[in-house]
Amino acid sequence: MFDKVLVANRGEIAVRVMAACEELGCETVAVYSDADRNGGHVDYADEAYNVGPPPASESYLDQEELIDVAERTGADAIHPGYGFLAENADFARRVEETPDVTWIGPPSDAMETLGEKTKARTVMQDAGVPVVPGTTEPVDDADEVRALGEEFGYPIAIKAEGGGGGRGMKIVRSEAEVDDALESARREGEAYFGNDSVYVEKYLEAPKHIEVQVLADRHGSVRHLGERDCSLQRRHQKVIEEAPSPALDADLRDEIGEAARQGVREAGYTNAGTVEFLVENGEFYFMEVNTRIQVEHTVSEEVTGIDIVRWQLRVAAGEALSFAQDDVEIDGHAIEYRINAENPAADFAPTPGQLTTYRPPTSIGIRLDHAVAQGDEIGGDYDSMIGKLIVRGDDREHCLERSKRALEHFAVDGVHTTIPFHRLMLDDETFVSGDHTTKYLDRELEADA
Ligand SMILES: Nc1ncc2cc(-c3cccc4ccccc34)c(N3CC[C@@H](N)C3)nc2n1
Ligand SMILES: [Ca+2]
Repeated sequence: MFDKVLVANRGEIAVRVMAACEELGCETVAVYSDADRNGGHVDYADEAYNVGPPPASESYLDQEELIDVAERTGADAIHPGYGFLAENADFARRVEETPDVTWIGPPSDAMETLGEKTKARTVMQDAGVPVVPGTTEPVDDADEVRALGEEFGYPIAIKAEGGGGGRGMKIVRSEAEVDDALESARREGEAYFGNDSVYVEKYLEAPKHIEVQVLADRHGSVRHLGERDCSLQRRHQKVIEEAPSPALDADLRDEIGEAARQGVREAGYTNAGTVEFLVENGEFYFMEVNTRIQVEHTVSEEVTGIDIVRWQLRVAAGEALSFAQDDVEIDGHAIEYRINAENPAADFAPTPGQLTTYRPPTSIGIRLDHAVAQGDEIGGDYDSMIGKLIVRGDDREHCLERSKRALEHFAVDGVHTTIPFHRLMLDDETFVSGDHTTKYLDRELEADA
């Protein structure tokens, strides 16, 4: 096991990773920008180093600086968290090539392959995993896209190759829209990912967004830890995630889990990852792979009892997974509510400010992953996350009931938060029934558009 781990991140995920490190006896090194000098993750670490001014590009994304801090402190591993450099194959490769510093994540070439959406689709198709009908090569021109529109029938989605999270995705409902949509998908792909290649898929109107957590070691063992339902999204921002999904029965759960395992095995993947699917009319289709630990990994931990971040560290240190697939059991229900400094009444616009009151709920069934305290500033330099409220119960109904109590007793003043929105959802019959799809929160948006 590593002696000292550098966590190249901030906020709640930095604390989460350091917690796992401590339990394994590793020392922890935090990095922080000028804006995070008093950040909770700085306090939490055994040692902390300033890596630059507030802009992420000059601090949390400064690869040179991060590797230099690792070498100076004698850290023998780097954990990237999520966001920032977590899915940057170049950084992973640089760490792999740095002597005596281990990358805690998938091999850089597996990240590269699965990060290219069309390559990921090819790998999954070859592994026998159903993929959303579409191309496994980038498309060249509008004529080709129109031919695909005829083949699949409209609507179709034009997606940026390097994309994800809905960025660089254009929905095309008729032949007349193809030219403009192709142009803007290319432009967004270039702007956000420096890659203007795009591909085409049949657009599923109102699917569930189901993702499967996988863990793979370096000795050939691949396990899935069940699924998460991430269908409640607002403009591609996840708001509430839960495990297990109310939309899957036991058979579909096993099928989708085995498909995820098979696809990840074929890709030569190791460490933690998530395989995203779209589910509609009892059919599931591969969409993309996330080669990192995710914000919502918590709900999988709560229903399986498996500490995913701890296994990330142990797998990176060469250990073998100590459990078989049959040992993975889904017990109870867990729901994660993202507590962000945003105003739901202003379309979740970020509202930085000071937490003049911060009194989270407590007691049975409540987990709070955060790095803030009363009086802290929530700045505007990074994401607007205050923390994550994770509630677990014996079943979904119990979980919703307990969530009511938890959210009622979550007092925050000084910034707008998503708490009032979460309270509303607990009285929303579509959400309470579990019938909500990815369209649910955007429906009026489409109507306005
Ligand atoms: N072929 C096809 N059909 C339906 C889709 C539906 C989604 C989707 C998934 C989850 C929430 C959404 C909200 C608005 C619009 C789309 C979604 C989707 N994406 C892509 C990025 C991911 N975060 C969401 N891709 C789709 N692709
Ligand atoms: Ca190395």
